[in-house]
Amino acid sequence: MAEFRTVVVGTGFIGPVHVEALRRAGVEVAGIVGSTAAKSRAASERLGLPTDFSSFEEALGDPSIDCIHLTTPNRFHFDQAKAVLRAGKHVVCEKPLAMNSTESGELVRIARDSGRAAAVAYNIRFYPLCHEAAARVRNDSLGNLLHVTGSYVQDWLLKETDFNWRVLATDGGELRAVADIGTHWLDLIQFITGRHITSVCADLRTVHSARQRPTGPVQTYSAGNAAEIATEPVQVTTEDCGAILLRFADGANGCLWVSQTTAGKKNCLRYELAGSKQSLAWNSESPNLLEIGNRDQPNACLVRDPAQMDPSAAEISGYPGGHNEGFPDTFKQLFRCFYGSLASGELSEPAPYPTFLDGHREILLCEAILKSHREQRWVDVAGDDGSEQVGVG
Ligand SMILES: NC(=O)C1=CN([C@@H]2O[C@H](COP(=O)(O)OP(=O)(O)OC[C@H]3O[C@@H](n4cnc5c(N)ncnc54)[C@H](OP(=O)(O)O)[C@@H]3O)[C@@H](O)[C@H]2O)C=CC1
Ligand SMILES: O=C1CO[C@H](CO)[C@@H](O)[C@@H]1O
Repeated sequence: MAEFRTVVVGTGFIGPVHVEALRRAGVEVAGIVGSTAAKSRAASERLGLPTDFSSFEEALGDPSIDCIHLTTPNRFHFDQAKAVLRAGKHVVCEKPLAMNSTESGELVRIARDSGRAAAVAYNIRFYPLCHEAAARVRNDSLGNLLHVTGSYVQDWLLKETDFNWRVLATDGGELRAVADIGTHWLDLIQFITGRHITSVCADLRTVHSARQRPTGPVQTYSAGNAAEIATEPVQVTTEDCGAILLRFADGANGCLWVSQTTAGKKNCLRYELAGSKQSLAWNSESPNLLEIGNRDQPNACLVRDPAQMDPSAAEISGYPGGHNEGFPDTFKQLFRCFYGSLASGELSEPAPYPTFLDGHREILLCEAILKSHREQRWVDVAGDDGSEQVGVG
């Protein structure tokens, strides 16, 4: 995949993760750019990258660059993704794809018209045992899917003094915990089950309606000591936690709990899929184990091992069993998949990676969740053509 030259935009938490994973996937990283020329240079030097590019615009204008990765805060995704596609380049955009479905719908149309590949970085699909779970649903090991439950919980925004751009609706979007982490779970579950969520009923809560914002810059996940940092109070409308009941297209149902205020849970996504024959359970904090629940025989636990997994899961496993894989490996596998498609020239739908259409569907789901919470009732998720899907039951 060395034939592709890529630039990463954003030098914060996840930008360098993209750089490292691209290199491990064998893609040439021609540079990283930040919000200023000085930040671009500092990040390039830190990561041992060329310093040829100092801004997003410079990378856009260079015909030798094939693809751009966007790892900037959510409010920049729409304009930047549009600009990348219009410059004739492929794009990988961080989640959530945009701030609302008008933007994400437009991005889907622009991507289709451009003939370029456009992915959203829903990386959690690329834990090998999540591909294994999808294969087991496909090959009917579980039987009929009955219900899906789970959670995505963190603690880095527990205190009133914890602050990040994500808490502001203007920077991250009107939904926060749901859009920031809940959509990983919702994307993952729809990927694994092969079913769309058609209706939702949500009850969300803002624990801190005011937070202390540092007057200087803040890094994602930084737990500063508020006593030493100058802050100013700021009103917060985005949710810290909440519950969402779900209905799937075929009658299965379920629920998701999302929270960024659960002490002790650093970054913990869990799911349990219950079928008429078996259940499956997985936890992102021990991602090399998949629990298999049986009614009439002992339960089992599959330890990630390419020799014992479906070929689709073995294909995205980089190491033999017992050599634990984790968060950074998911990005490597996502990028291997994306650039592998580019290298083969196979860009037709359905793509083997999460596309802008998947990203748009997540935004439609978020909008239904917000509407449901505000109106305190079940809401059908709009179809990706703008139509209302018919809810079940
Ligand atoms: N898939 C995943 O697992 C993850 C996804 N994400 C997603 O990635 C995105 C970024 O999150 P995160 O890395 O945590 O955020 P950070 O705030 O840590 O980093 C964002 C970076 O973007 C830079 N930036 C802002 N505006 C521009 C611009 N116009 N041009 C170039 N760079 C710019 C910021 O610069 P400055 O420092 O000057 O502000 C900062 O370096 C979000 O959309 C988030 O949802 C994040 C973490 C994990
Ligand atoms: O996967 C993730 C881990 O946490 C980050 C901060 O909440 C998210 O933005 C991200 O998508």
